[in-house]
Amino acid sequence: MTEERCRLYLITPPVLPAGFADLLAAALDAGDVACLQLRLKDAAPDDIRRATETLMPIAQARDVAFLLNDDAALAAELGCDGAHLGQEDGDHAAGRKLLEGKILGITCHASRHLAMLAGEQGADYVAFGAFFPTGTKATLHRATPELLEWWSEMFEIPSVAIGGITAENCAPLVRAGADFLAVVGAVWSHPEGPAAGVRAMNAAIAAA
Ligand SMILES: Cc1ncc(COP(=O)(O)OP(=O)(O)O)c(N)n1
Ligand SMILES: Cc1ncsc1CCOP(=O)(O)O
Ligand SMILES: [Mg+2]
Repeated sequence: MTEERCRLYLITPPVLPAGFADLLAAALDAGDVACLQLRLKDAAPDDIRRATETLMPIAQARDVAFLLNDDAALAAELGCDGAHLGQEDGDHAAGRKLLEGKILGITCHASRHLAMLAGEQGADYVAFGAFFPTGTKATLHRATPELLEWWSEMFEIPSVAIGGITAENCAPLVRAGADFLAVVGAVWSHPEGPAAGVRAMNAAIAAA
């Protein structure tokens, strides 16, 4: 996931609506998306297995990496391209071993210390946030563009910015050196639909 230009990192809605596979295909066909994270906080492992079976081929057929949230073991079992682990999602070193050769992303909130630890544990990217208020998740930490600037000057490991990011507010994050912008609402709740959401995010990143 080493990239020169900032790219879009798409996360699924918390609950998948009926017909989601078609919506996803249309969204991914609308523009540049680097990866898709399946994030179903309230789903049972078997539901996640079924969703992965349906959605992973749609992403991978478009050269979009498919990451699973929260569970490195399940990601490895299902042959995902990687996993995203938070600070409460188990042992990161064990996750790294399970996902040898795959992508491991780690939530670092607004902490330089957590990000450096994540780097030492072999994270492929560090995720900072929340940058803006968001209704998608209750958040305790507020990150700033200065953190992204500091990280990108000091380290090669890519950064992901997350939390309330939209086409309207993302420019300072891109300019500060974020490698990826992770979004839920900006795409899935876009008034003209998810494909328009992807196009709007791509245009805003390019214009930043
Ligand atoms: C890209 C990315 N960044 C941060 C998170 C948040 O992970 P976590 O802190 O474990 O919170 P939950 O997503 O599990 O509610 C993420 N999922 N993706
Ligand atoms: C999963 C997560 N982690 C920190 S903020 C957030 C929610 C991101 O969703 P949105 O892009 O709708 O704010
Ligand atoms: Mg988590």
